[in-house]
Amino acid sequence: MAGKKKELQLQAEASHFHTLDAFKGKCEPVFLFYSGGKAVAMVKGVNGPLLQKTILEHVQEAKKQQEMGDKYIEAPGQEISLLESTLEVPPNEDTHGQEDKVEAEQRGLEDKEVVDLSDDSYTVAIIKPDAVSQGKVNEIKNKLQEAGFILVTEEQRHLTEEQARDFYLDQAGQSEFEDLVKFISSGPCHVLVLSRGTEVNKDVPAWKELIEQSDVELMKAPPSEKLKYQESSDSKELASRELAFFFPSFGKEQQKTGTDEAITPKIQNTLALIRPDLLREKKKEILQKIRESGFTIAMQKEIMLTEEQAKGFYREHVGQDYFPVLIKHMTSGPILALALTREDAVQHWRNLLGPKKLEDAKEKAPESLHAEFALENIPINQLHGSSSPEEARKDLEFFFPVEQTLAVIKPDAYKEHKDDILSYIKEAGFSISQMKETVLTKEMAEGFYKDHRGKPFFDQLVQYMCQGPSMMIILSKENAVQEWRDMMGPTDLELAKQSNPSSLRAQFAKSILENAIHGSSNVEHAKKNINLIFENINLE
Ligand SMILES: Nc1ncnc2c1ncn2[C@@H]1O[C@H](COP(=O)(O)OP(=O)(O)OP(=O)(O)O)[C@@H](O)[C@H]1O
Repeated sequence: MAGKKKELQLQAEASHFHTLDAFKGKCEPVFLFYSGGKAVAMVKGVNGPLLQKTILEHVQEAKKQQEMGDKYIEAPGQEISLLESTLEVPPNEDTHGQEDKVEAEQRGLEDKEVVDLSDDSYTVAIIKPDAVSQGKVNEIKNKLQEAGFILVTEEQRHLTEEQARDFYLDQAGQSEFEDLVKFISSGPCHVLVLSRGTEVNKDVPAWKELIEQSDVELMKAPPSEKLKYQESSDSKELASRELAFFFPSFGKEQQKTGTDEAITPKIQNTLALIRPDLLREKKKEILQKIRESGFTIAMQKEIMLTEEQAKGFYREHVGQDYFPVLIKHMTSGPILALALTREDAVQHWRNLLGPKKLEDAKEKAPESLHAEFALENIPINQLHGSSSPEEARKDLEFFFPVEQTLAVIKPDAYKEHKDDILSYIKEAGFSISQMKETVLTKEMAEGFYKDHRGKPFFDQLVQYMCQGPSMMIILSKENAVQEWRDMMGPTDLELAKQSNPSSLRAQFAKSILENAIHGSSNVEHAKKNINLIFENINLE
């Protein structure tokens, strides 16, 4: 690499790792670029040209700095390394696996997007669930502070199993990996960011050494329980990654408070809307552009807004001369709402859109989406993006409110695959608001499937649903109804196997009739059936 005629070929045999099975069909490779122990760039998806561009940009940047005699040249061990080929499950969850290095002839990158750990100033310590539940957090914090560490920030986090797997993926395959994942996700951890980079603390031993010392007995994990108690980042790369994992906006907070730390890459979500006319004509092209630009589409929903909803969404524009036309266009057909994820998503999406006024977009940014996808005779631009992270949060809440859906693990699947299905549910980030085991009576099953009364399979269906206990579960999440249906896969097992082999039905159904699980088909059905099964429940 780096200007030499050398080709780099990477191959990640992800299908050989059983720990990655759960991610099949739901993830894409993510490449993290490190320089001098810092994450400097991220490319999502297998995008050769973008990977090459990213590498070249950083090499050129490094060259420039070297020519300028930049102080970074002297920093030891700085090189551009494509450290991790990463698998990612949106939103904001990534794993890492194969390691490989890309040589770079230049050294010393300045990067404004990461916390600078080059002076070992920060380390991340995790007080694990057993120590937290034994009330040892303060004791451990005191010990650390007595030993000279400065507590920069802290947070209590209860990791899901999936997040724990991501976090410890470099230990995947080791005999204790599954125990570790189970243990770490068994309760809240307490995560600390510690500093030991100042003059005063120069002599404070590194974390590892501190643990070895007998006077911090409390922090010594007994050999038999070595997965327990706390641990910390023991390398710069690890510390940088752990910081980004637990505190994605850490660097920004430091900047706000006036220290001159640089910024951690910040994974954000933003809302993008494709309005009716453009959606009809160019949906495919736009979705392709979005993916090529490094966004992950975390959620999407095609929706027909009522006038009232459109006015509610654009209430800040009431009174503007364009308001009536805007509302007319917004309600003239279905729009596509997308939750887009990547680092600095809000700004990147706005940059991609270009100037709001069509004339400006065409003149000043002809490659912007507003210019490229302008429609003749339509004065309203056809794409929307939130203008700030705060607005993005509100916009996303508007289009993707937290919903409840009813999931049923049908009798045969409940008997044979309950644990597997429940762990898929947890890993997908659903909250389980309620669940109970129920044996449906004939009347209940007939009521549940009353829309199918009269169909040839109706009697068999009722019989199947009454053959033993089912598990009734209320799932909560943004876009829960659609997401759960996507996870279930098509009704017909054969179709499920073909079109979505990692879906639950492809894995656990026996036939089109005995298809393992149910999910509400829309929010109204969800409400009705939840009330039928969980009588008098207050969903608020
Ligand atoms: N052609 C068919 N032959 C046999 N059984 C069927 C057939 N179509 C549907 N079923 C059964 O009836 C249930 C309800 O059918 P529906 O069309 O509502 O599918 P679904 O919404 O995918 O499933 P569910 O309502 O259980 O979530 C299916 O889950 C399946 O058990």
